[in-house]
Amino acid sequence: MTLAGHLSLGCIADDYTGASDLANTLTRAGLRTVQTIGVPADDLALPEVDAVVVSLKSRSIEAGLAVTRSRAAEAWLRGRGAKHILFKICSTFDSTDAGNIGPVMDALRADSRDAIVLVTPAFPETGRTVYQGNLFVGSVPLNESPLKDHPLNPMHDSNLVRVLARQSTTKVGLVDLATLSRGADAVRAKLAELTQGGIGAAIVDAVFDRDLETIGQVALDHRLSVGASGIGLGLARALVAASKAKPDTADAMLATPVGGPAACLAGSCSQATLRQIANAEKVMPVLHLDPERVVAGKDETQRALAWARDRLGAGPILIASSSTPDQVAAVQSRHGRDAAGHAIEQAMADIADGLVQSGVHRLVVAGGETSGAVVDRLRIPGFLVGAEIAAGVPVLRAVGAGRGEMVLALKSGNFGGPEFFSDALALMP
Ligand SMILES: Nc1ncnc2c1ncn2[C@@H]1O[C@H](COP(=O)(O)OP(=O)(O)OP(=O)(O)O)[C@@H](O)[C@H]1O
Ligand SMILES: O=C(O)[C@@H](O)C(=O)CO
Repeated sequence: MTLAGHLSLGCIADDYTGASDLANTLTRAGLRTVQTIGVPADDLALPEVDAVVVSLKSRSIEAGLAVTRSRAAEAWLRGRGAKHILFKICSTFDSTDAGNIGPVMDALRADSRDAIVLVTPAFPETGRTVYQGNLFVGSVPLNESPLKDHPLNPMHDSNLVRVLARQSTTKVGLVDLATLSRGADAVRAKLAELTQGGIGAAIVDAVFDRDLETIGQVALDHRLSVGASGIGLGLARALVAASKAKPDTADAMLATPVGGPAACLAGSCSQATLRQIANAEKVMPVLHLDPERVVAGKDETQRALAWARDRLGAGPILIASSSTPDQVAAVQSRHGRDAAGHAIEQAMADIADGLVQSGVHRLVVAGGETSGAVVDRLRIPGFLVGAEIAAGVPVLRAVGAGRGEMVLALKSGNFGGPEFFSDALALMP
């Protein structure tokens, strides 16, 4: 590993699309950032950077395993001099009462010996705001948003003080917007009051980027924070303002075209992705996998690859497992939620592998778990961050991969505009 200097910021992301979302935010805010897949191997050559985002696939695994993996990432980042660590979670607080936000936060807090942790999933640029501890997705509370139908972690409570308290061993408090609006010292005073009351984690309201800047300043007094890209923005701006990081300079390698066939894979069943797939049908061939056949065996994967190979020479293609909430529920009731999800993710990974063997070096993937399965199968160790396709979604240039030059876009399920797949490919020459 050739990371020179000390890291200004170390990040642990609980999924791969979330990691690239955060890496994008940090890069745009002026931090030289690299995204690694898992804890990097010692011989992985990376450029000199201010921030490393270690991508884990720990959002939906057993909580104990999520804790172990997050602590390994933490140890690696602290070993590289990171004074502050951000545990990057989803801006829609994706989790269940069993975890994994609470258990990982508790373990990292114990390691960091912070009395209290600031927690906010707010990311106003993508419509995620927190008011009185309640998370809004656009104009509706979390529990009325499409997240109520998420295939792995349906969200039924928008009050994050309650949600986090159910997952954590510490008491959870609130720093409200009125306090934030009075500035960093008012937030510090509120945190001191909460700490005296035995509270170890505070959900922090945030509606505008200026709120995140205040949160970023205060968070730097601590060794750990928890949140989505918004708090990343606040931390990055605070670090740049304190001149602990040099402004980013564009990397020529990021702009070099890769060329060759391009493909898109969609495993996300979010409303946003379903609409993006419908729009892609107008401009590229789209194959809808049959989830029942995917769960039954490998034939559906072979069918998809044969279909793709017939078309790749003529332009981009899209292969999707995505279905409506009713159809997802039907498949899950027959096979179980985790078994169905896992089988479909592995099929997507098999298809990605076959596509790359057929010459695809430009790949767009929709869905965090899906992206995790694909990137693992392709054995890509890390990414540099290129152009921004949509809020939270950058073009990624694989580094240290054994398969030659490759560009990818890993899209969080709910992100991107209606023409996302075309928008992405246009920025991935
Ligand atoms: N037709 C389907 N029926 C049941 N499950 C499906 C189907 N298609 C995909 N899945 C599973 O649903 C899950 C979707 O999760 P994924 O993280 O990829 O998307 P997302 O949750 O929308 O994205 P993000 O985590 O970035 O918000 C995966 O486990 C996937 O395998
Ligand atoms: O924060 C978000 O919403 C995304 O980066 C993400 O993690 C979705 O999987």
